[in-house]
Amino acid sequence: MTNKAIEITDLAKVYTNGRGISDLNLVVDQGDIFGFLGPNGAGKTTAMKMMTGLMKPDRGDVKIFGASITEDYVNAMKHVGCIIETAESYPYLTANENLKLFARYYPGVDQRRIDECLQITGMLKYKNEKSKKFSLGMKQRLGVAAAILSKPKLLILDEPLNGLDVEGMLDMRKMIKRLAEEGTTFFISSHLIHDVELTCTRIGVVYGGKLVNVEYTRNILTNYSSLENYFVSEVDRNGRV
Ligand SMILES: Nc1ncnc2c1ncn2[C@@H]1O[C@H](COP(=O)(O)OP(=O)(O)OP(=O)(O)O)[C@@H](O)[C@H]1O
Repeated sequence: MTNKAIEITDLAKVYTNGRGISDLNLVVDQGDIFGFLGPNGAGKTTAMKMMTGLMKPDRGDVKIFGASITEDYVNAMKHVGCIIETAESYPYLTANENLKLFARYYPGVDQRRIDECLQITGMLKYKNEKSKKFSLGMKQRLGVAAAILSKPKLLILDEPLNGLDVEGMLDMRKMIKRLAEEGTTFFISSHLIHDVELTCTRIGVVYGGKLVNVEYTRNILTNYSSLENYFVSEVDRNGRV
């Protein structure tokens, strides 16, 4: 049994305008809360779309718990929950009805598990409200509730803290840490340096379509005192775009 949750090899996707992401090599271990940190346009979403099979790579491959996303998609995605770009829900359905709809994909998920996910994400009190009335933060939480229904071993979340207020961010961070303690591995993209520093155990800096470095948060804080210092140093070392 591999302890690698994600293994990315020579992954590349370059759009016709020359932008995208190239030469991505990365291993995320089980138990990591991995932060994929980079500014707008760095290539994070492009990489995550390929990692979850939403976009075909020009070359390279991604293995999730040992199964190739390009050759064995069903097995690769079997233990993955993800939110890429925005957490979508049906606006005229309640939180509970939305989750019941998702639950149809998973034979083992019953009303008890739905209630549990609503409780974990702080959405139980809004269970019977329609999602069209939800704030962005509530929609994000409902998205996470849907993503964790099947108890996935790996959660891939694209900018989960985007648009959240301070309280929403604190709640989301608490939830991520709680799930990580229970054994979930995370791959989280963000451009919010401070938040990645507080949330993630290991960080990859992506800049101008390339992964410039990967390091444990504790080492970064020991050697650079803040993630911001490390980020600036890595970007300078690799040449600003
Ligand atoms: N469909 C597309 N066609 C052409 N260029 C694209 C396309 N999608 C993204 N790009 C470009 O590729 C680069 C990487 O985009 P991507 O969305 O992966 O970045 P990102 O790091 O997720 O940014 P953000 O934080 O703003 O979401 C950007 O320069 C973007 O303009």
